[in-house]
Amino acid sequence: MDAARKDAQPADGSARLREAIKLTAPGTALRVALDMIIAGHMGALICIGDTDNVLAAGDDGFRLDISFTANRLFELSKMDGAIVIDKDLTRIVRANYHLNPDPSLPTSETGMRHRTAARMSLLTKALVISVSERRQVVNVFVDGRGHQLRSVQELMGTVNQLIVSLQSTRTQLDRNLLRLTTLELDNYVTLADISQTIYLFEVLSTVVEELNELVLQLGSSGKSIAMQRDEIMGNMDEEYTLLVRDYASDSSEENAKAIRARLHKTDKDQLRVPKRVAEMLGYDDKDEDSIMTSLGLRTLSSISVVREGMADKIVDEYGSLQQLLDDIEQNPSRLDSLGVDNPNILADSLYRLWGKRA
Ligand SMILES: Nc1ncnc2c1ncn2[C@@H]1O[C@H](COP(=O)(O)OP(=O)(O)OP(=O)(O)O)[C@@H](O)[C@H]1O
Repeated sequence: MDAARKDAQPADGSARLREAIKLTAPGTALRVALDMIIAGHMGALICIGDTDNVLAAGDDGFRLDISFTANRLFELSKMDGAIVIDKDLTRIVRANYHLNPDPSLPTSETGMRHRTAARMSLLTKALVISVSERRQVVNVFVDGRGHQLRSVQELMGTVNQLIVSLQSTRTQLDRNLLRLTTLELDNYVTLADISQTIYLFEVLSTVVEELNELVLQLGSSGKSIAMQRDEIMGNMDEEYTLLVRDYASDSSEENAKAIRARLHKTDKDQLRVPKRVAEMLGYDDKDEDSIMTSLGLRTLSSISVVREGMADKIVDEYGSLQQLLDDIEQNPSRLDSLGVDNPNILADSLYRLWGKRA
């Protein structure tokens, strides 16, 4: 039993829980069966996968080895005991099986069915599902952690709130980025402006993460929400990375990725402290009024004639957006040599963004 318990510790429990949520999401055969069990006011205890260890932890029951269907699972739930299914969800191996997991395995669940489910998920790598007959709820257990399934209607209430919040954060961010572009062209960006923008990007990321969680739980019912999310997000992810690269002391993509990971872990209140943001960008000598010079990657990438990869080349050549602006009028042919097809259009676009020329 000890060996089995040791074997049951997976490298990444949360990845397995995500898989379990996918497997039980609306639209799957398993969810159809679970909904039928709930609608029939029945209970169930179902172990999926790691069948050798599951069977080793119990006895009795009926040997079946029949193909898995939602209807069969529903019918077998009318019996007492647990149902054992293989990991690919193709064969039902046992029904009416009595499980005896080590009672010393810790669980905060109440009721024998749910305590057994939590313990079996600690003891084995199986995904264990308990349907409570009394409470009419379904819990999915992985590594002793339970996740209660919510109905599509319940999930949609939260989804709608998150969509509104995503939309309004995106609107605020758009306004902020437009202002930042003008300030960049004026060479008047302060550290406070950057930390405010980063804060909004992080709020946006958090809302998207929460929404992604619900899209996963919605299964096939979440497809239109995912499309709506992508529509609202547009290219915000790339914009964020470009902003970080524009202002970090080391502008490499690799460093930007590391900085973004650190910013994301940081408490939102701390992101409102410009000095903290400066530290994460790689500076220890800045205060909120310090002028920050942009490389211009984000602004250049927003111009249609700047093809992919071209913004990096321009920045390598000129050093910063300001130096490009200083040079572009006198010497547009310098851009020619970098492979920019229409240097004049690029110059016009920059001036238009700046509001200096119609
Ligand atoms: N160790 C076990 N192995 C297999 N089946 C079990 C085990 N423990 C409980 N069950 C199943 O769960 C059923 C209900 O168990 P129990 O009376 O302890 O209710 P409970 O845990 O409070 O569940 P519910 O919330 O559904 O009322 C049992 O009749 C049996 O079918």
